[in-house]
Amino acid sequence: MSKLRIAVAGVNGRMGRCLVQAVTAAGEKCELVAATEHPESSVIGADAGEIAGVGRLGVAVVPSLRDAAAFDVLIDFTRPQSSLDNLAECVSRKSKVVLGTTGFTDEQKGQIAEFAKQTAVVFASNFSVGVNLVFKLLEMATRVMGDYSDIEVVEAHHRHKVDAPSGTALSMGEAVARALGKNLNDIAVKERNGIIGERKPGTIGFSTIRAGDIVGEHTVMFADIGERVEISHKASSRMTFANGAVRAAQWLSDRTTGLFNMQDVLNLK
Ligand SMILES: NC(=O)C1=CN([C@@H]2O[C@H](COP(=O)(O)OP(=O)(O)OC[C@H]3O[C@@H](n4cnc5c(N)ncnc54)[C@H](OP(=O)(O)O)[C@@H]3O)[C@@H](O)[C@H]2O)C=CC1
Ligand SMILES: O=C(O)C1=N[C@H](C(=O)O)C[C@H](O)C1
Repeated sequence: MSKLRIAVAGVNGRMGRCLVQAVTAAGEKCELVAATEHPESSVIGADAGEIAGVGRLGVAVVPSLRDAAAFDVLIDFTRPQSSLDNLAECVSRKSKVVLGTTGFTDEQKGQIAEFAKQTAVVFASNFSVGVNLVFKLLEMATRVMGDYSDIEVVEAHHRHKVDAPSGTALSMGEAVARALGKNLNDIAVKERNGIIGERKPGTIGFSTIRAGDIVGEHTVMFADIGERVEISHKASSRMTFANGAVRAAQWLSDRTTGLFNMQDVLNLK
């Protein structure tokens, strides 16, 4: 059987380097055939394997996906505009996409859904197995305690993260809001400062910590008077996201079009 040909965008990023390691570790099933970086990056022309610390792979980093060799699936964990440009290129090449970038606006998410009518896309704010299990646990907790408890989402990430709240925190909020039969945009509280008055019932609060090298931690709290339930996930290595993304790339082999998420890949729906 021929190997799945994978391209990685943003190969010199924190996730980009882990993704090359994960593709290489997938050995017989996958091979890295292309890698991109920001056009002004100092690593353009360098070997993607050497950047990721897995040894020479013979894949030189190119400044645009348009310059990349033929590939079956792009794995993209970069920035919203760069990912949208890459999706357009994948549609024109009939390549599939695993999309892990966060921080998209609602309008940009609509554009991703349009692209997914023309190629198959797995788009997930978090590719770890554990977080996707948490999404299911949140549905149950919301069914039991959602109507009367105060729901708060707390997330912590490293100092370099540029978007807030994290994509995962928002997905957790969406899972809870869906189980409540509500739209997250109508009930989310993302800022609190000064004399803001008592907590409004039925809202979902979001708190953000940015510090040091925290890989990614999320807690959803269901708090009543006298007791509270907290559902937490802590990632201690980015390889958990990278391995999930490579698993998603392989899962896409059976799909031609459509927008999927990691719960589809893990059969958790
Ligand atoms: N879904 C999930 O499971 C996870 C999602 N993420 C998300 O992935 C994204 C990346 O995170 P992280 O790796 O920490 O960030 P980094 O900043 O380390 O990496 C992003 C990389 O993309 C590069 N880049 C930016 N624009 C372009 C472009 N036009 N072409 C090619 N490369 C480009 C950046 O280059 P430069 O620095 O030169 O701009 C950088 O190397 C974030 O949105 C993050 O939230 C992260 C972990 C898990
Ligand atoms: O930027 C990160 O690092 C992460 N981003 C994702 C998010 O925004 O949820 C996933 C993970 O928590 C790490």
